[in-house]
Formats: sequence, C-alpha cells, structure tokens
Amino acid sequence: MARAAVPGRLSNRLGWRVAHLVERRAETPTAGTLVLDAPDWPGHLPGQHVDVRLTAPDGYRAERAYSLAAPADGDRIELTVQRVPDGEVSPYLLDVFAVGDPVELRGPVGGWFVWRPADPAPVLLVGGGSGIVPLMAMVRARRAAGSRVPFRLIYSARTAADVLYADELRRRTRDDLGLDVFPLFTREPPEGATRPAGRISTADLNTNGWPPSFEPACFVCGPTGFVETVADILVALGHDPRRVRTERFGPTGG
Ligand SMILES: Cc1cc2nc3c(=O)[nH]c(=O)nc-3n(C[C@H](O)[C@H](O)[C@H](O)COP(=O)(O)OP(=O)(O)OC[C@H]3O[C@@H](n4cnc5c(N)ncnc54)[C@H](O)[C@@H]3O)c2cc1C
Repeated sequence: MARAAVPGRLSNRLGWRVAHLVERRAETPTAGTLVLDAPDWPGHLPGQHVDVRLTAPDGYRAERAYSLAAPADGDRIELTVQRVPDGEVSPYLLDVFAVGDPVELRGPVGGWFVWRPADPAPVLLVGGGSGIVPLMAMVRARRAAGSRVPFRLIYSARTAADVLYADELRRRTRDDLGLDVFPLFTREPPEGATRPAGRISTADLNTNGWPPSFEPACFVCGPTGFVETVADILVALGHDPRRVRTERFGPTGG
C-alpha cells in the first residue's frame, strides 16, 4: 500500500482518532513494536485492541485489529506487529510507516478478552505466535499493578528466533514472583530443550497449565486453528468453558 493519507481528525472512543508514530523497535527479524502518541487516550485494559485504519491517497482504505501490547503511558500506546508475508497492512506498518507519520485508530475495543488486576483467580495464558501480544499486556499489567496473582504463560513459537519479547520474558521469569513461562517450539527447539519440536498438545497443557480445580481464568490467543485446538483441550481436561476466553488473530500463523 502507498503511504497513507489521513482525513479529518476525529477523537472519541467509538470514533477514529489520529495517532502518530513515535518509535519503532525491532522485536524479531519479522516483528516490531510501534510506539504511538494517541492524544486524549482514555486508557485501556490488558487484552483490549485497537482498530487501525490506513487510507491511500486514492481513498482506498484498509482496516485491521492490533492488540494493545502494554499498559498506556499517558497518551503513549504500543502495538506489536508480526509480518504476514504478502499481507497488505502488516508490511506497511513495519517497513513504510515512519516516525512522525499519522495513522487512524479506533478503540480501545473489547470487553471480554480482558484481565482485571482485581480478579484473584490464577491465570493461564496460552499464546501461539503473535497471539502472545495481548497476553504480554496482561503480564505487564500484573507487574504494574503489583499483583501477586499466580500467572502461567505457555507460549508456542516456531523457533527461538521467533520469540517475541524474549529478553523481557527471561527477566520477568526471574523477577516477577508467581510468573512462570513455558516456551515451546513447533519447528526447531533451541539447544538443550527437553521437549521436542511439535504443536501444542494435551500433555503441554496438562503439565504446565493449572488443574481445573484451581478454577483459573484461561486466555488463549493466536491463529484460529491454534486457539480452537487449545480451547478444546482445556475443556476436555475439565476447565469450565465459561472461564476459557479466546481471541483469534487470523487464519493460519503469524
Ligand atoms: C482482535 C485481533 C487482534 C490482533 N492483534 C494482532 C497483534 O497484536 N499483532 C499482529 O501482528 N496481528 C494481530 N492481529 C492480526 C491483524 O489484524 C492482521 O490480520 C494481520 O496483521 C494481517 O494483516 P495483513 O493486512 O498484513 O494481511 P492480509 O492482507 O489481511 O492477509 C494476507 C494473507 O495472509 C493471510 N492472513 C491474514 N491474517 C493472518 C494472520 N494473522 N496470520 C497469518 N496469515 C494471515 C490472509 O488469509 C491472506 O492470505 C489481530 C487480529 C485480531 C482479530
């Protein structure tokens, strides 16, 4: 898509507001975090997302959803975008969208796939690929709130090079009491890994998840197939479907 133009400014939660790119950080060779200045940002809960709208000079528009990756810092918000090869919007946001450029945002959106720090239930987070993004927002919000609610994060990535937030996850596993992270790899495990490469299985969720009797709040996010598989396994293991919340990012991977 050609560099986007932004039509007249609108600024309310249900309508579109204009934000500007402040910084872009590489996360992996195929993903980056965008820091945006979104004037009059109303705040958001971890798990919510924004709709992003790009308008080409000829008026053509493309709209996609992106999860809010971290608690807001005033009007600053963060999105992490994974490149979808041949995608229309993600390569634009990673390669063309430049510091100072405007983009239209609507949100925050979503009231079900959210974690509230006041909720005392243990939390099981299960993410596939870029599905880690809203789950990381929850991990970061837990830290920001000083919460001691026990969190377990099971994160499926293709290879170690595809792991988003790798350094921060290592640091938080060490420093954030009550947070355990279980990485698993579908293509190529890193040296020394005890689990062979493979898709997430009942054994992974049984061993590293919470037992259903703990009544955890479960959040599952990633590609549609991944989310459906994990949700089915959790329910088969005895988790109450009402406590299994899901967010589907797209058809295949990412
Ligand atoms: C609620 C919600 C939150 C989301 N949050 C994030 C986020 O935090 N980070 C993020 O990177 N993405 C996120 N997504 C996915 C994002 O909205 C886009 O779908 C993604 O960036 C692809 O858009 P695109 O225009 O680049 O590709 P498109 O032009 O839409 O698609 C190109 C090709 O890739 C396929 N495709 C589309 N989406 C995906 C996908 N996700 N994975 C693999 N193949 C795909 C399409 O079928 C098509 O064949 C979220 C989606 C939803 C619904």
